[in-house]
Amino acid sequence: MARPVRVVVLGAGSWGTTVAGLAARNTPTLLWARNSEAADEINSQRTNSKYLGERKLPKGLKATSDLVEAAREADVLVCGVPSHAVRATLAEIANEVRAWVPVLSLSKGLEPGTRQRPTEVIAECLPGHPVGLLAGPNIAKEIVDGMAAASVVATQDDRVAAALQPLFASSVFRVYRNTDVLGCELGGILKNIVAIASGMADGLGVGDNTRAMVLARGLAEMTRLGEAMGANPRTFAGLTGVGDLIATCMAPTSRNRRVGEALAQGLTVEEAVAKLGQVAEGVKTAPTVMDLAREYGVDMPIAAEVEAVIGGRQSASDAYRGLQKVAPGGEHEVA
Ligand SMILES: NC(=O)C1=CN([C@@H]2O[C@H](COP(=O)(O)OP(=O)(O)OC[C@H]3O[C@@H](n4cnc5c(N)ncnc54)[C@H](O)[C@@H]3O)[C@@H](O)[C@H]2O)C=CC1
Ligand SMILES: O=C(CO)COP(=O)(O)O
Repeated sequence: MARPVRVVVLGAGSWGTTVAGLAARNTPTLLWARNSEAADEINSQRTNSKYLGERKLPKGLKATSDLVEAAREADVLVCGVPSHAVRATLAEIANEVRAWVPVLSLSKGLEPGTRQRPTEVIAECLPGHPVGLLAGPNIAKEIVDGMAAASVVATQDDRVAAALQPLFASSVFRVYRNTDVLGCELGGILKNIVAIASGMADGLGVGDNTRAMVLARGLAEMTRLGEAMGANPRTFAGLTGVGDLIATCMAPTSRNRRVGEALAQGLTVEEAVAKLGQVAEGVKTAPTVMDLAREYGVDMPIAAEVEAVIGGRQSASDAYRGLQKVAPGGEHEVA
């Protein structure tokens, strides 16, 4: 009998731990935590209290703080560290991962400096490996609590996604497939910036109509940039686009949304991030997205206002006044 596929997840934050828990219900799974106390707690208590409180993780899930051991175990490697840490983490194990092991990214940010998406960074660090991502409207704590959700495995070769699908799926976690890696990845990255705008709006006490305007126009600018970069615009109407946008903009627990609320309350970005104590990818990614918008000649007024607030050049209420000044054009054309 063939031995089961071993999944290794790098990064024991809220999402890496959650995805490792999903896989552990289907197949042997090892989670790498950079902190040995976190690995010990997962092995002995079946909890990761820093990120997931007292929620119990599946019995089969094992953790280690030995990155090389983890890499050597992998039949499938899942990279769940924040986007700024992907390259440094993979550089340590570039010669340890067996050839052809597929690598899935969970990260929803662009690498500062290179402006690369996490799958591009992975492809550089681990050349020759099939690379894809798992993304969708997936607030970690809800999924650990067993609430129904859906996600997408995106790989260029649909056969790779089809092989990976069942490793993460359950009766309450539906895993779809998509071959538009660029569109799926950009959806998860760009929605974080709109979620900061949505949090700022809530912090300023706006109405439901305003919130809907931010979401709809935010989606329009996500789609515009995606299409200009070569993604399929239809992807943005799916789980990794509008789906993840709605979840992140509405969820009180979304870290990007909470940063936006804190900015509207007058905190600086440094104070807002420190108060959060977890990663909010939209903060570092907003300036990079604005670089891309300029390079591709795409109008992104919401992202521009968010980036100016993050850069300390204006307040959240200035940002909303700024958006009111943008002349509305044809709905499918411009800002
Ligand atoms: N939490 C969620 O609901 C979801 C998060 N994501 C994405 O998953 C990625 C990871 O996010 P979370 O697990 O939520 O973050 P988190 O803030 O909960 O945890 C981050 C993890 O990365 C580790 N880490 C931080 N800096 C590191 C470094 N320099 N080198 C190695 N490890 C480092 C931390 O020790 C921690 O284990 C992000 O890109 C996020 O956008 C995607 C979907 C859902
Ligand atoms: O990407 C997410 C949900 O799909 C999580 O969003 P936050 O990082 O804002 O919590």
